[in-house]
Amino acid sequence: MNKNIGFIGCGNMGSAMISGIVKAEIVPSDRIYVCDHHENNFDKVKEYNVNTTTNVIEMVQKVDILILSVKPYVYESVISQIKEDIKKDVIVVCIAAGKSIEQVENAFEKKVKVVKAMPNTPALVLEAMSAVSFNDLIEEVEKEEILKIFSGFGKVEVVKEELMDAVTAVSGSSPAYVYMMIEAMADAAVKQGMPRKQAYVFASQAVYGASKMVLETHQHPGQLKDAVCSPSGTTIEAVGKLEETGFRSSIIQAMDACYEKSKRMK
Ligand SMILES: NC(=O)C1=CN([C@@H]2O[C@H](COP(=O)(O)OP(=O)(O)OC[C@H]3O[C@@H](n4cnc5c(N)ncnc54)[C@H](O)[C@@H]3O)[C@@H](O)[C@H]2O)C=CC1
Ligand SMILES: O=C(O)[C@@H]1CCC=N1
Repeated sequence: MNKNIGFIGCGNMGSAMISGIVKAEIVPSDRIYVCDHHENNFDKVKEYNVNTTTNVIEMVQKVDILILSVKPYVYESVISQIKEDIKKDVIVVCIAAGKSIEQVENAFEKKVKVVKAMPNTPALVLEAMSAVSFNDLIEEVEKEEILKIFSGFGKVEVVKEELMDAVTAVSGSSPAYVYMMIEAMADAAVKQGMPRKQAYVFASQAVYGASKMVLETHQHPGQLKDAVCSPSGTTIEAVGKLEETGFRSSIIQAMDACYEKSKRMK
């Protein structure tokens, strides 16, 4: 792709996307620019030979696609710093939880091309799940470019903007819940005598395999669960205990809390 891509913020999500874009060869690394106000944050992307700077104005003047990968509460101040210096037709990509396209447009105090996106950190290993919504200034060819960037480091779907809070709960934040489950599974295996390092491999490969089964067999997750549960077997004992301790309800309540928080951040 013949575009310069800039990132403001080289934290967990910005650096994961940069890594994914370089690994997937979406653009050559010399077309990627990243700005952070702490130079030590560039260590995360050092191996990719991207352009790094602490001078945000210098950076935004060079980029065609600008990804704002800073925390939601600094969005307004970052935008007010750069709004006079962005290129005329720049596409601004907002990945902040809770922020809307309208809020970004208002912060720029003019109509700008805005993409609202919600990726997740598995972008680092090219397995992100991302959602994107476009404002009405984005042309078809630009939509394709944005989809190409996001599909380079995982799966991406275009959604209505009003679904973004649900997306945050189901894929933006959900890696954290899954890591907690893997940690808990490993703890139990350690309790039962397995060395910890091995326990993480067994737990995470089982989660990875189960996810792949859902994605690739297209069977209902309940059907796949039933196929693991032998009559009077071991799994149904575990399933009974998970129901007794409110496993499903716990996940639903956690995701409702995540969704409500995302809505409150507007
Ligand atoms: N961490 C995640 O899994 C996901 C995060 N997001 C969104 O991505 C955004 C960034 O989140 P994280 O990467 O987790 O945060 P982070 O705190 O790891 O990274 C933010 C970075 O921005 C830098 N920064 C802050 N103000 C700056 C400024 N004025 N100029 C230049 N750099 C500045 C900080 O030094 C830091 O390196 C947030 O808006 C979040 O909602 C979206 C999806 C997933
Ligand atoms: O916790 C957060 O607010 C961000 C948004 C999605 C994942 N991390």
